[in-house]
Amino acid sequence: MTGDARLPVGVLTGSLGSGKTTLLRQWLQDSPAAETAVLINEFGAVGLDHLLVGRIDADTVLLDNGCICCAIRGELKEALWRLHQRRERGELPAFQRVLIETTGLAAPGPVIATLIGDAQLRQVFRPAHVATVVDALHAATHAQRPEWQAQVAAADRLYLSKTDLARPQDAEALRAQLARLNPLAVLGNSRQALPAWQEQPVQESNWLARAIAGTPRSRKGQEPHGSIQAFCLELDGPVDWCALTLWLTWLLHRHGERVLRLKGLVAVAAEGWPQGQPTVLHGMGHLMHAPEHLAEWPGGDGRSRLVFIASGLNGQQVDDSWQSFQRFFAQDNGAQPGAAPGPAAFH
Ligand SMILES: Nc1nc2c(ncn2[C@@H]2O[C@H](COP(=O)(O)OP(=O)(O)OP(=O)(O)O)[C@@H](O)[C@H]2O)c(=O)[nH]1
Repeated sequence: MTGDARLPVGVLTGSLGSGKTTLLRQWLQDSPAAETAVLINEFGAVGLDHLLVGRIDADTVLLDNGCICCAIRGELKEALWRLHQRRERGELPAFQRVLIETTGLAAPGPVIATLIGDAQLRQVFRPAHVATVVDALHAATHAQRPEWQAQVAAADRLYLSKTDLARPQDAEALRAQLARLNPLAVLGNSRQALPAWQEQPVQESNWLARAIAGTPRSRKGQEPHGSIQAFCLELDGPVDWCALTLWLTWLLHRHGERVLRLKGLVAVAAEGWPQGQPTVLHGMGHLMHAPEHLAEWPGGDGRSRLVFIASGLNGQQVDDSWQSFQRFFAQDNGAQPGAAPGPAAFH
């Protein structure tokens, strides 16, 4: 017990597609919804995580105008303050904590710095924990990014995800690497992770030191996310599943290393496909995860869309590719794979 009446704010971080929302969903399923206010930050202007987390209510806030570690720190402050005011006025349940899910591109240092450095926020909120999800399958690639190192360095809990997909020896080597990089953090598996707020605080936290550790040095004077951009491809649905998966296979075959993250919510037309149930797609690099089906359309607007976070690939290129693929598919539906023109024809 801290004896501190301020509301604890936890930070859930980890690389793009590492499994943050999956873990958040798991945590929220196991605790009363009204206890936790959730703030979800997405890099792109079209967020999906707030829909996928399975809670669309007043105390789930989406910050989708940019990254909270750089572009929209002011909005983070405002969002936290608004949550506090609405709680005080009884417009929201008297939640007991706030959880911030950062974008995978965010370094947690500036988020902690906002919590400890702002006199107004400091009266009401206190930082509670930083939990970082580490993708065991993509760790070698992610580790090259400065924000990954900052996310690992600032954490008090490191949760490995996708150990079911990674080679056991790679997961073991990653555990050893993480223990070297951040010996104070508790290491666990994301699938077994209890909600961080149910865990004992693991260390006498020096939040200033962690804010510093969680801020990449290379950022000074640089555009933090370089050429990375987010864009959304709206699909006229229902979408032919064969066409979509064939196109995605080709797109990722050709441009996978430029696609840092792909998320989709799609109404699918295919025989035997559950009608009215949207399909959720997750991809990163050359990999697509198995599609998931939702029981109903979250948010109610029913628009099919694919959200990309990419570097060296823009929305126009992807849109052109999809349009030309659709023309090919409409003319040649049912063509044998050998008759198809191949990925390069659509780029
Ligand atoms: N096999 C396997 N898949 C996982 C695991 N954790 C997450 N995933 C899958 O990884 C994909 C991305 O998971 P998310 O939870 O959306 O990842 P995220 O970190 O929230 O993604 P962003 O918010 O875009 O950065 C989904 O298809 C998940 O089902 C895991 O431990 N094992």
